[in-house]
Amino acid sequence: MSLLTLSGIGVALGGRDVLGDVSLTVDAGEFVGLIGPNGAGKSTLLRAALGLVAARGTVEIGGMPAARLSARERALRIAYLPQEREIAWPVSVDMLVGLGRAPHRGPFAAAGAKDRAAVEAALGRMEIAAFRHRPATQLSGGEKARVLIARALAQEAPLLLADEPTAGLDPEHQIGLMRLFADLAREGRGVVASLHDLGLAARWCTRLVLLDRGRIVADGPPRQVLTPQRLRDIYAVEAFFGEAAGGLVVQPLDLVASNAKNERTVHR
Ligand SMILES: Nc1ncnc2c1ncn2[C@@H]1O[C@H](COP(=O)(O)OP(=O)(O)OP(=O)(O)O)[C@@H](O)[C@H]1O
Repeated sequence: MSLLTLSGIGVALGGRDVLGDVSLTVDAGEFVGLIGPNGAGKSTLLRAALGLVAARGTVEIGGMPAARLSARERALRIAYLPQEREIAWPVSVDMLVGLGRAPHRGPFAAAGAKDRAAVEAALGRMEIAAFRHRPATQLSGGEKARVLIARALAQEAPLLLADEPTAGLDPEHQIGLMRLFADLAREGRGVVASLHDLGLAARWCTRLVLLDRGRIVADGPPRQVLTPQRLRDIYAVEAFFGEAAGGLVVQPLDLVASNAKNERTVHR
């Protein structure tokens, strides 16, 4: 059974179609990188999957039509890391991470042993236990990002949707996070992360979905999706492709030459 099935998703915003007829299935064990240029529709697709934006088409979560699930049932099945890293209240880090447990218990119930264990595991996995008592508003941008990721992990949902989770993280924590997502997938969960770093996407994701102007233009293993010609056509960049320790290396190097760019505009 798939964790998420999107069928014919279309979204119009500001009187303009920003997603058109997108269909996508995510299974347990997959780490899907959602890639594409700025404005391609990545965040909108994640938001449509969560019912946060009005969309045409159908969304099924764990085999159930999303429209039939309550907000709490949805939160038990999908954790979401939004692009915005805004933390409004100066609550402590561990209290904020603990909010990820809210769907698992009644509105006024105290945290139980399972909740506390999930919070400890999330604090440990994101290496933020050392500042658990600090007000979350006082952390650096990267530290805040790790706290919000920990909150999503504490939710222990089978599927995690993460919007640009590596933004603002240093290389150690970017790689640590990609490794963690790959581990979650290996443990049988599903992860969909929108990513701009094609090098990380190539190396760590089991599958890439490339969006351009609201449509999926490629979907498959990283080696199939990321080709020199696609990077020219979709991103207008020339990239280095190589191999390191058995993995694909992709590093954008420069913009395509302006005559090639003009040609690309004509063909798109
Ligand atoms: N509330 C809105 N009203 C009108 N247009 C919107 C609105 N929100 C998003 N859009 C437009 O929808 C398109 C898709 O936006 P979206 O944020 O999904 O792209 P994205 O691929 O996540 O981009 P980025 O990589 O820059 O974060 C963009 O052209 C954006 O300007």
